[in-house]
Amino acid sequence: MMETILEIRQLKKTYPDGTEALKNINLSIKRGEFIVIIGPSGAGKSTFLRSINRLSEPTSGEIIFHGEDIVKANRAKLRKMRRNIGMIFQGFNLVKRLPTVRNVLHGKLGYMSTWKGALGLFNQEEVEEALSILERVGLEDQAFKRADELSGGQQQRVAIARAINQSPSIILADEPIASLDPNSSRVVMDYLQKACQEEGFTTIVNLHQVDFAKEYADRIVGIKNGEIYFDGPVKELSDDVIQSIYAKGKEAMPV
Ligand SMILES: Nc1ncnc2c1ncn2[C@@H]1O[C@H](COP(=O)(O)OP(=O)(O)OP(=O)(O)O)[C@@H](O)[C@H]1O
Repeated sequence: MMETILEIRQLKKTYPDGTEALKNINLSIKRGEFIVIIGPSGAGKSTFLRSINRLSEPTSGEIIFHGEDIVKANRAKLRKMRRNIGMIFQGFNLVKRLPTVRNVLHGKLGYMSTWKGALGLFNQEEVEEALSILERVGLEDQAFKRADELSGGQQQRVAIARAINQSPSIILADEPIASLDPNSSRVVMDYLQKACQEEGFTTIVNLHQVDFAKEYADRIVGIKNGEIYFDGPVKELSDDVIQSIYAKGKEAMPV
Protein backbone atom coordinates (compact mmCIF):
# COMPACT_ATOMS: atom_id res chain seq x y z
CA MET A 1 0.00 0.00 0.00
CA MET A 2 1.44 3.37 -1.03
CA GLU A 3 1.85 6.03 1.63
CA THR A 4 -0.72 8.82 1.87
CA ILE A 5 1.04 12.05 0.91
CA LEU A 6 -1.87 14.46 1.09
CA GLU A 7 -4.94 14.20 3.29
CA ILE A 8 -7.62 16.83 2.84
CA ARG A 9 -10.32 17.00 5.48
CA GLN A 10 -13.48 19.09 5.53
CA LEU A 11 -11.95 21.75 3.31
CA LYS A 12 -14.19 24.77 2.85
CA LYS A 13 -13.70 28.02 1.00
CA THR A 14 -16.18 30.86 1.06
CA TYR A 15 -15.11 34.00 -0.81
CA PRO A 16 -15.69 37.41 0.83
CA ASP A 17 -18.75 37.95 -1.39
CA GLY A 18 -20.37 34.84 0.13
CA THR A 19 -19.69 32.43 -2.77
CA GLU A 20 -19.25 28.95 -1.33
CA ALA A 21 -16.64 27.68 -3.77
CA LEU A 22 -15.71 24.58 -1.72
CA LYS A 23 -18.35 23.13 0.57
CA ASN A 24 -16.77 20.11 2.21
CA ILE A 25 -13.94 18.43 0.38
CA ASN A 26 -12.43 15.22 1.77
CA LEU A 27 -9.72 13.52 -0.26
CA SER A 28 -6.85 11.19 0.46
CA ILE A 29 -4.04 11.13 -2.08
CA LYS A 30 -1.31 8.51 -2.30
CA ARG A 31 2.28 9.05 -3.35
CA GLY A 32 2.73 8.80 -7.11
CA GLU A 33 -0.95 9.11 -8.08
CA PHE A 34 -1.78 11.08 -11.24
CA ILE A 35 -5.15 12.62 -10.46
CA VAL A 36 -7.21 14.66 -12.89
CA ILE A 37 -9.94 16.94 -11.56
CA ILE A 38 -12.85 17.54 -13.90
CA GLY A 39 -16.08 19.46 -13.52
CA PRO A 40 -18.09 22.27 -15.07
CA SER A 41 -16.98 25.88 -15.12
CA GLY A 42 -17.34 27.43 -11.67
CA ALA A 43 -17.41 24.03 -9.91
CA GLY A 44 -14.47 24.98 -7.69
CA LYS A 45 -11.59 23.13 -9.40
CA SER A 46 -9.26 26.08 -9.47
CA THR A 47 -10.12 27.14 -5.93
CA PHE A 48 -9.47 23.59 -4.77
CA LEU A 49 -6.05 23.34 -6.42
CA ARG A 50 -4.98 26.79 -5.25
CA SER A 51 -6.12 26.02 -1.70
CA ILE A 52 -3.59 23.19 -1.48
CA ASN A 53 -0.64 25.60 -1.48
CA ARG A 54 -2.72 28.45 -0.06
CA LEU A 55 -2.64 30.69 -3.12
CA SER A 56 -6.29 30.74 -2.13
CA GLU A 57 -6.70 30.79 1.66
CA PRO A 58 -9.05 28.03 2.87
CA THR A 59 -11.85 29.18 5.15
CA SER A 60 -11.60 26.01 7.25
CA GLY A 61 -10.43 22.42 7.12
CA GLU A 62 -7.15 20.57 7.16
CA ILE A 63 -4.60 19.86 4.44
CA ILE A 64 -2.11 17.40 5.85
CA PHE A 65 0.97 17.26 3.65
CA HIS A 66 3.90 15.08 4.73
CA GLY A 67 2.22 14.85 8.14
CA GLU A 68 1.84 18.63 8.69
CA ASP A 69 -1.18 20.88 8.27
CA ILE A 70 -0.57 23.48 5.55
CA VAL A 71 -3.62 25.45 6.68
CA LYS A 72 -2.04 26.08 10.08
CA ALA A 73 1.48 26.88 8.80
CA ASN A 74 2.93 30.32 9.54
CA ARG A 75 4.69 32.29 6.76
CA ALA A 76 8.13 30.76 7.25
CA LYS A 77 6.73 27.25 7.49
CA LEU A 78 4.50 27.82 4.45
CA ARG A 79 7.48 28.99 2.38
CA LYS A 80 9.30 25.79 3.32
CA MET A 81 6.30 23.58 2.57
CA ARG A 82 5.79 25.31 -0.79
CA ARG A 83 9.26 24.17 -1.92
CA ASN A 84 7.75 20.75 -2.00
CA ILE A 85 4.82 21.79 -4.18
CA GLY A 86 5.38 22.59 -7.87
CA MET A 87 2.74 24.68 -9.61
CA ILE A 88 1.92 24.84 -13.30
CA PHE A 89 -0.50 27.51 -14.49
CA GLN A 90 -2.66 27.97 -17.56
CA GLY A 91 -0.77 31.17 -18.42
CA PHE A 92 2.70 29.54 -17.85
CA ASN A 93 3.84 32.27 -15.39
CA LEU A 94 7.31 32.59 -16.89
CA VAL A 95 9.43 35.73 -16.69
CA LYS A 96 8.93 36.64 -20.33
CA ARG A 97 12.00 38.81 -20.88
CA LEU A 98 14.41 36.27 -19.36
CA PRO A 99 16.02 33.39 -21.22
CA THR A 100 14.38 30.00 -20.99
CA VAL A 101 17.21 28.53 -18.90
CA ARG A 102 16.88 31.32 -16.32
CA ASN A 103 13.20 30.48 -15.96
CA VAL A 104 14.13 26.86 -15.28
CA LEU A 105 16.67 28.04 -12.69
CA HIS A 106 13.85 29.85 -10.92
CA GLY A 107 12.68 26.42 -9.74
CA LYS A 108 15.54 26.65 -7.24
CA LEU A 109 14.52 30.06 -5.81
CA GLY A 110 12.71 28.56 -2.82
CA TYR A 111 16.03 27.06 -1.72
CA MET A 112 18.12 30.24 -2.07
CA SER A 113 18.52 33.35 0.03
CA THR A 114 16.37 36.22 -1.23
CA TRP A 115 19.33 38.36 -2.30
CA LYS A 116 21.07 35.54 -4.18
CA GLY A 117 17.83 34.75 -5.99
CA ALA A 118 17.19 38.41 -6.79
CA LEU A 119 20.65 38.78 -8.29
CA GLY A 120 20.32 35.54 -10.24
CA LEU A 121 23.46 34.09 -8.66
CA PHE A 122 23.31 30.52 -9.89
CA ASN A 123 26.46 28.41 -10.00
CA GLN A 124 27.82 26.38 -12.91
CA GLU A 125 26.41 23.13 -11.57
CA GLU A 126 22.93 24.63 -11.24
CA VAL A 127 23.07 25.99 -14.80
CA GLU A 128 24.18 22.61 -16.16
CA GLU A 129 21.37 20.87 -14.32
CA ALA A 130 18.83 23.34 -15.73
CA LEU A 131 20.17 22.74 -19.25
CA SER A 132 19.90 18.99 -18.83
CA ILE A 133 16.31 19.32 -17.62
CA LEU A 134 15.53 21.44 -20.69
CA GLU A 135 16.90 18.58 -22.78
CA ARG A 136 14.47 16.23 -21.06
CA VAL A 137 11.53 18.34 -22.20
CA GLY A 138 12.97 18.57 -25.73
CA LEU A 139 13.96 22.24 -25.52
CA GLU A 140 17.76 22.15 -25.38
CA ASP A 141 17.96 24.29 -28.52
CA GLN A 142 15.73 26.98 -26.96
CA ALA A 143 17.74 27.49 -23.76
CA PHE A 144 19.02 31.00 -24.51
CA LYS A 145 15.95 32.41 -26.23
CA ARG A 146 13.73 34.84 -24.37
CA ALA A 147 10.82 32.91 -22.89
CA ASP A 148 8.26 34.99 -24.80
CA GLU A 149 9.81 33.99 -28.13
CA LEU A 150 8.67 30.40 -27.57
CA SER A 151 5.29 28.99 -28.61
CA GLY A 152 2.64 28.42 -25.92
CA GLY A 153 3.28 24.69 -25.84
CA GLN A 154 7.03 25.25 -25.54
CA GLN A 155 6.48 27.78 -22.73
CA GLN A 156 4.43 25.23 -20.82
CA ARG A 157 7.27 22.71 -21.25
CA VAL A 158 9.62 25.32 -19.73
CA ALA A 159 7.19 25.56 -16.80
CA ILE A 160 7.34 21.76 -16.46
CA ALA A 161 11.16 21.94 -16.53
CA ARG A 162 11.07 24.64 -13.82
CA ALA A 163 8.84 22.40 -11.70
CA ILE A 164 11.22 19.42 -12.19
CA ASN A 165 14.15 21.63 -11.14
CA GLN A 166 12.29 22.50 -7.95
CA SER A 167 12.27 18.75 -7.03
CA PRO A 168 8.88 18.89 -5.33
CA SER A 169 7.02 15.82 -4.13
CA ILE A 170 3.74 17.04 -5.58
CA ILE A 171 2.80 19.01 -8.69
CA LEU A 172 -0.39 21.02 -9.04
CA ALA A 173 -1.33 21.93 -12.62
CA ASP A 174 -4.24 24.31 -13.06
CA GLU A 175 -5.64 23.99 -16.60
CA PRO A 176 -2.16 23.51 -18.10
CA ILE A 177 -3.45 22.99 -21.66
CA ALA A 178 -6.48 25.29 -21.73
CA SER A 179 -4.82 27.81 -24.04
CA LEU A 180 -3.11 25.30 -26.34
CA ASP A 181 -4.16 23.61 -29.56
CA PRO A 182 -4.83 19.83 -29.45
CA ASN A 183 -1.39 18.85 -30.77
CA SER A 184 0.53 21.04 -28.34
CA SER A 185 -1.81 19.89 -25.57
CA ARG A 186 -0.87 16.28 -26.21
CA VAL A 187 2.84 17.06 -26.25
CA VAL A 188 2.57 19.01 -22.96
CA MET A 189 0.52 16.25 -21.27
CA ASP A 190 3.01 13.61 -22.49
CA TYR A 191 5.95 15.53 -20.99
CA LEU A 192 4.03 16.16 -17.77
CA GLN A 193 3.15 12.48 -17.43
CA LYS A 194 6.72 11.43 -18.26
CA ALA A 195 8.20 13.85 -15.70
CA CYS A 196 5.82 12.59 -13.04
CA GLN A 197 6.60 8.95 -13.74
CA GLU A 198 10.36 9.49 -13.88
CA GLU A 199 10.55 11.71 -10.80
CA GLY A 200 7.81 9.94 -8.83
CA PHE A 201 5.83 13.17 -8.43
CA THR A 202 2.29 12.99 -7.15
CA THR A 203 0.29 15.05 -9.61
CA ILE A 204 -3.07 16.80 -9.49
CA VAL A 205 -4.23 18.36 -12.75
CA ASN A 206 -7.35 20.39 -13.46
CA LEU A 207 -8.63 19.78 -16.96
CA HIS A 208 -11.62 20.87 -18.98
CA GLN A 209 -11.11 18.14 -21.56
CA VAL A 210 -12.67 14.87 -20.39
CA ASP A 211 -11.01 12.90 -23.21
CA PHE A 212 -7.57 14.02 -22.04
CA ALA A 213 -8.54 13.31 -18.43
CA LYS A 214 -9.46 9.73 -19.33
CA GLU A 215 -6.29 9.25 -21.31
CA TYR A 216 -3.79 10.46 -18.70
CA ALA A 217 -5.34 9.98 -15.25
CA ASP A 218 -4.91 7.06 -12.85
CA ARG A 219 -7.80 8.47 -10.87
CA ILE A 220 -10.46 11.02 -11.69
CA VAL A 221 -12.15 13.34 -9.23
CA GLY A 222 -15.29 15.08 -10.47
CA ILE A 223 -16.18 18.29 -8.67
CA LYS A 224 -19.57 19.92 -8.94
CA ASN A 225 -20.99 22.83 -6.93
CA GLY A 226 -17.99 22.80 -4.58
CA GLU A 227 -18.38 19.11 -3.67
CA ILE A 228 -16.82 15.86 -4.80
CA TYR A 229 -19.28 14.20 -7.10
CA PHE A 230 -17.16 11.34 -8.41
CA ASP A 231 -13.90 9.79 -7.26
CA GLY A 232 -12.55 6.68 -8.90
CA PRO A 233 -10.47 5.07 -11.60
CA VAL A 234 -10.99 5.99 -15.25
CA LYS A 235 -12.83 2.74 -16.00
CA GLU A 236 -15.60 3.70 -13.58
CA LEU A 237 -16.19 7.06 -15.22
CA SER A 238 -19.15 6.08 -17.41
CA ASP A 239 -20.80 8.38 -19.93
CA ASP A 240 -23.77 8.69 -17.56
CA VAL A 241 -21.53 9.87 -14.74
CA ILE A 242 -19.81 12.37 -17.05
CA GLN A 243 -23.18 13.67 -18.17
CA SER A 244 -24.42 14.15 -14.65
CA ILE A 245 -21.20 15.88 -13.56
CA TYR A 246 -21.64 18.40 -16.33
CA ALA A 247 -25.46 18.61 -16.15
CA LYS A 248 -26.87 21.83 -14.74
CA GLY A 249 -28.38 21.70 -11.26
CA LYS A 250 -27.64 19.51 -8.31
CA GLU A 251 -28.40 15.81 -8.39
CA ALA A 252 -27.85 12.99 -5.95
CA MET A 253 -24.30 11.77 -5.54
CA PRO A 254 -23.80 8.92 -8.05
CA VAL A 255 -21.06 7.25 -6.00
N1 LIG B 1 -11.96 35.78 -6.06
C1 LIG B 1 -13.21 35.32 -6.07
N2 LIG B 1 -14.21 36.00 -5.44
C2 LIG B 1 -15.47 35.54 -5.43
N3 LIG B 1 -15.86 34.40 -6.03
C3 LIG B 1 -14.92 33.70 -6.67
C4 LIG B 1 -13.56 34.10 -6.74
N4 LIG B 1 -12.85 33.18 -7.45
C5 LIG B 1 -13.73 32.23 -7.81
N5 LIG B 1 -14.97 32.54 -7.36
C6 LIG B 1 -16.20 31.76 -7.51
O1 LIG B 1 -15.99 30.49 -6.88
C7 LIG B 1 -16.63 29.46 -7.64
C8 LIG B 1 -15.56 28.44 -8.03
O2 LIG B 1 -14.66 29.05 -8.95
P1 LIG B 1 -13.40 28.29 -9.55
O3 LIG B 1 -12.64 29.26 -10.38
O4 LIG B 1 -12.71 27.60 -8.45
O5 LIG B 1 -14.11 27.22 -10.48
P2 LIG B 1 -13.51 26.31 -11.64
O6 LIG B 1 -14.17 24.99 -11.50
O7 LIG B 1 -12.04 26.33 -11.60
O8 LIG B 1 -14.03 27.04 -12.93
P3 LIG B 1 -13.36 27.17 -14.39
O9 LIG B 1 -13.33 25.78 -14.93
O10 LIG B 1 -14.31 28.06 -15.14
O11 LIG B 1 -12.00 27.76 -14.20
C9 LIG B 1 -17.31 30.14 -8.81
O12 LIG B 1 -18.63 30.37 -8.47
C10 LIG B 1 -16.55 31.45 -8.94
O13 LIG B 1 -17.35 32.44 -9.51
